Amino acid sequence: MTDHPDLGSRPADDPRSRAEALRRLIERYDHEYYVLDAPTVPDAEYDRVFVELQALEREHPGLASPDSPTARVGGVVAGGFESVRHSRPMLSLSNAFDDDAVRGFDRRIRELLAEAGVDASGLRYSAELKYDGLAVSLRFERGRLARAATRGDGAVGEDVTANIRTIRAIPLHLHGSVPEVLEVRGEVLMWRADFEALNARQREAGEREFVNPRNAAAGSLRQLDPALTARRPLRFFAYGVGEVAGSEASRLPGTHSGLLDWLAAAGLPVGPERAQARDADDLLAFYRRIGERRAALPYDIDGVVYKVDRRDWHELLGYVARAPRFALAHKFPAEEAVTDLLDIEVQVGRTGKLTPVARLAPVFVGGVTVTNATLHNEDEIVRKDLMIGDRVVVRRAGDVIPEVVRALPREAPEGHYRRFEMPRDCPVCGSTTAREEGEADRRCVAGLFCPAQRRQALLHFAQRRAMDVDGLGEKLVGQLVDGGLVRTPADLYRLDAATLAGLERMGEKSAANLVEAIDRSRETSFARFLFALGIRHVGEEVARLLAEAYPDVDALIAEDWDALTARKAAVQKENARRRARGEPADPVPLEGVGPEIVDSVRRFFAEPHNQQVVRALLDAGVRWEPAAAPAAGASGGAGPAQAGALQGKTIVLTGTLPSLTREQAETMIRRHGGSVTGSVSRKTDFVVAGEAAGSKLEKARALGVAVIDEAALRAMVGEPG
Ligand SMILES: NC(=O)c1ccc[n+]([C@@H]2O[C@H](COP(=O)([O-])OP(=O)(O)OC[C@H]3O[C@@H](n4cnc5c(N)ncnc54)[C@H](O)[C@@H]3O)[C@@H](O)[C@H]2O)c1
Ligand SMILES: [Zn+2]
Repeated sequence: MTDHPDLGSRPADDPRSRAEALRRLIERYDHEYYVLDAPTVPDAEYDRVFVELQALEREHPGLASPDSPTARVGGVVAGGFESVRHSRPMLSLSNAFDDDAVRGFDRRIRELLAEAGVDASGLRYSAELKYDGLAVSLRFERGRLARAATRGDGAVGEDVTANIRTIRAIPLHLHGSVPEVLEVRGEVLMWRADFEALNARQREAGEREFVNPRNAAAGSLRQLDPALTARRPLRFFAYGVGEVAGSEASRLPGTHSGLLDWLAAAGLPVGPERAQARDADDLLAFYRRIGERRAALPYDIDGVVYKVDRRDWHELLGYVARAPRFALAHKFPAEEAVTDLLDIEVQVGRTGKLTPVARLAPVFVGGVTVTNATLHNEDEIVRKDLMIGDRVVVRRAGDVIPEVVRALPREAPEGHYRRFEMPRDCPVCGSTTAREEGEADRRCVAGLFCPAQRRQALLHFAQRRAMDVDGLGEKLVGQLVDGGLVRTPADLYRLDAATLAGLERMGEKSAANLVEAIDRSRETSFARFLFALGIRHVGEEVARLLAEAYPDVDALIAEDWDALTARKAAVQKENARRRARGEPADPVPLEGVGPEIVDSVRRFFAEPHNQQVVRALLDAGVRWEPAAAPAAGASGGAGPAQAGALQGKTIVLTGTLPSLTREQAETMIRRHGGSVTGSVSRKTDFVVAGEAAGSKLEKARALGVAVIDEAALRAMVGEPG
């Protein structure tokens, strides 16, 4: 499944044509990467093809050729740049992808040194980072920056002197006494944060975004207009030297690590993460230490580099086709890989949110095998222009959950691809889904009915401020749902003590208590009931407003919401006119219940599954006292205003009342037209105080506000306890 469509899966291919196909593919990737600075495949995919070609050439030595990519340094000289012949070639590095290859490298170095008749017992390595940028050679003459070139094909590069001069990290003059000719080799790169900011600017300007910081750095440096380069935040790390000539040449340090210190002293930026190593174990320890910190570095690295520290041994060890023998690049697991997008499935979360999830052909990325990745929401799929059947780039960096970054250009016949459509119905329960204006997510509206939302719905339903089922916590809800005992809140009222006692860690006593608590919860208020249904955007306050405006559930189901909205708008308009004339305003129907909430309520009650559950709850005996004064209903046009014993009174509750909970007292006060506030002021009509009343009581006394007890309150509203 990891084959490129260009190549197909053709095991029957003879090695020669396979090698040809691989070379053509590598040429194409090289062009995209080195010339266009816009690769279409991740590096890991490139490396995979490259390694396959290398293996093929090793197996069939007849196939090897000096112009195979495996024998060359990648890269070119693009038109528009002067070309520069490097006085010493700029090579690539041999790669290692696992511990064994690192041990093999160490072994080979020792063997080669022994063959050369050298005592390798004092062998040291210098370990440093493998910066993911592009290589440049900076030629300083008498300490002055004279010319800068890209690596190009290793022998000939591009003259980017004017561009390099705009990079502030690169000194135009070196400090101290330096050789007459000194070529500094190093990497131009871009910090990740700078890259993000650059891409954001590009996006705003409607210009091409870069795939990653490396390609942004390369694209920025290789601008024909240096003024453009100057605007790009580029950095530089030196990691070696090329030609060194002149009287001071022999005074350069004899070790690579010494050389790096010397370059730093001369004023060049040198990476801070370095170490010395004696053997493969030390090297691997460095690799792991850096691997852990990789995500925390401000710039991208794609591995670490090990180099034999003694510089006189470098020449002794020599070179293979395209890389020195004294160095090794030990690569990190790729953070990006290519795989097939097999399908897009939709998951429903605990809150009803529908999330499209990519099903992927298994792919090893970021050190683990990934088979699916979140696609966040439907807009994201459109934005990335993903189709089922696409070959996609999957990214997994650090511990971040895997994501699909983009699709590769489509090369299969059209019929191979299929557009994804977000389902209109919930894939779990078949109920309606809705996407609110300005929101990216689509949700299943059957909160009460949808199995995906069961736990959440039940916990919400049972909480103290809703139906107040004492003792029905998270664990128990989990058991009831998993055991299939409860599907909707209505099922709670069918539970008996015998069934409950069969549950894990549930004694007979607690089972009986729970049944009693459930039974007690039947007596509630309309507001609590509405809140308990878990309608999106309907919190306690909105539930209370609805409960005041509508006599019962049927009225809510029957409401003509469009008419209500129109009426509301009309009253508001009329009120504005009246206010301007100093006349009293009319009550606005369902004031405080905005259009977003109205939509949500409408959708909830329009969904037949929700209606079913509500009916089942009422049939199970859930009930409440009708409002003291019959609610006019929002449809009546008069709004929620109602006359009551406490009409217009502002009341503060404090302390513990003998029989009413705080919520019950609040409900009672509201039922009779009063309003409850949190703090005592001169506007407070009276304070209802219970046991252990504190500062509010003192304040009431200080302000001369009347203080009464629960019995007095009950007497006022005619509801004796
Ligand atoms: N995605 C694509 O289409 C595509 C195409 C071509 C190449 N590539 C990538 O480029 C790689 C091949 O490029 P390459 O030949 O430059 O090999 P390389 O980038 O793997 O290694 C050599 C380079 O490492 C750099 N480097 C960074 N830190 C260094 C240090 N401390 N010491 C020495 N050198 C250091 C130098 O620029 C050097 O030229 C491939 O492995 C692939 O990842 C990708
Ligand atoms: Zn659903």
